[in-house]
Amino acid sequence: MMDAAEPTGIALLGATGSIGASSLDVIARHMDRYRVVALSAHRDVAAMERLCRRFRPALVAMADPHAAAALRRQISDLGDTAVAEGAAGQAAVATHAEAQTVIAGIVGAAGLAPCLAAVEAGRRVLIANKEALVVAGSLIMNAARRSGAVLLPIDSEHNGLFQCLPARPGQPVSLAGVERLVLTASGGPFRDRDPATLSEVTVAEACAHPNWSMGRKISVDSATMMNKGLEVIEACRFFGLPADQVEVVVHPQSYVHALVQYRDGSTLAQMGNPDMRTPIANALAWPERVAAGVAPLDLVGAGRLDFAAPDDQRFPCLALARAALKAGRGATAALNGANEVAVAEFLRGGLRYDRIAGVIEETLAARPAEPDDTLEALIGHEQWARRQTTESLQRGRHR
Ligand SMILES: NC(=O)C1=CN([C@@H]2O[C@H](COP(=O)(O)OP(=O)(O)OC[C@H]3O[C@@H](n4cnc5c(N)ncnc54)[C@H](OP(=O)(O)O)[C@@H]3O)[C@@H](O)[C@H]2O)C=CC1
Ligand SMILES: CC(=O)[C@@H](O)[C@H](O)COP(=O)(O)O
Ligand SMILES: [Mn+2]
Repeated sequence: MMDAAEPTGIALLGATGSIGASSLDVIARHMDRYRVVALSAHRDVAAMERLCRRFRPALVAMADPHAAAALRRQISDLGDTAVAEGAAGQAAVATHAEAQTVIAGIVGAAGLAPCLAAVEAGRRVLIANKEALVVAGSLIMNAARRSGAVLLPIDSEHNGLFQCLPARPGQPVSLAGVERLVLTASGGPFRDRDPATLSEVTVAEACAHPNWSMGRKISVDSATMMNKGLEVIEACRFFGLPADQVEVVVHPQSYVHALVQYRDGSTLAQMGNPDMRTPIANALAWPERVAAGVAPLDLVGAGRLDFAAPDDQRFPCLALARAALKAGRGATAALNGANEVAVAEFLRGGLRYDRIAGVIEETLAARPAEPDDTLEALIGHEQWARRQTTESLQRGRHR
């Protein structure tokens, strides 16, 4: 039996990324409460070496076996850190015996298997990895019901919703009296850009989010507003509401992250400076509160809060995501696969920014029959979409 005063063991998936850095910043402020026991990444050996030296985890895992071998050499002087590799290594981090809390911070569907492993192992799981919910959200939620895992959203909007909904330890979030969930969208770097120039968008421009500092893939998703499409799906899966009860409103300042509208006319909003340490600290400590290193919102300094309806012409990815949500779970899995491939190709320099939506639409239009609602079938469908999109890009019609 664990001593009540003992720090909570943390396993952090995606430790070398943006969510990883924000999580470790919060954890480092509270080493009396939290202890890093396991970390994972893909192949950034130098970053992982720094984390090993600073946090001395018992286990680290690199998905890439060459990176794992290099890391073993680099930290051979640290006798107390084991290095695992491949998919088994990610699962070992996700289910580490000394970790009561797991942070799912891997980018993309690559994070699904370790996230699900943590849920099946009954851990408290803080989910940033929205793609895992988009591809297999119903299976993750069902697994949590079976294992007793407590799932807490740390995507800022979903954490904002969570904070505006009544929730008590040991009980599911209550949706009693809820009419609508509202997610805010910043509009990204191209909210006001002349549409005629979107064909010239550079990778640097697309990754320069006006309010948030994030990894490259989610930054591009914010620019196309696919991020909000993925988040609508994420909200439906996580909170169990139909699509027509999840709305998006453009709010360029990113001070209001989400709102819950109740039957009695009340609208509750969660606000704060755009800094991921707040939702991470909220979920780490829930139902308590800990300092996150984030200043409270200066309302007078903020001055004004603007809201507008999303522009469907400028942001076709939002409608694509809504259509996929309507079409079924296979369609949302395929949407994710197509988007990951298209965004990677844009980041590689092989696809124009303004062609991303068309590439995804073409893949969705070619989709075979809706798959069964099993993990294998959904992953198979997502992988079909990746192959289909890759082939379509190779045919070169989108250049
Ligand atoms: N950044 C943010 O503020 C927010 C992020 N999110 C979500 O959180 C997730 C992470 O985003 P972000 O931190 O920005 O992304 P980053 O690109 O900054 O970091 C990604 C992390 O995932 C690891 N990774 C990538 N591929 C694999 C793989 N195949 N196996 C194991 N690990 C892998 C990377 O390792 P390596 O460094 O070795 O490549 C890195 O640690 C995404 O799903 C995103 O949508 C949600 C809300 C806000
Ligand atoms: C910080 C976070 O949660 C991101 O998902 C953020 O919402 C991106 O901003 P957009 O509103 O521009 O998508
Ligand atoms: Mn978000």
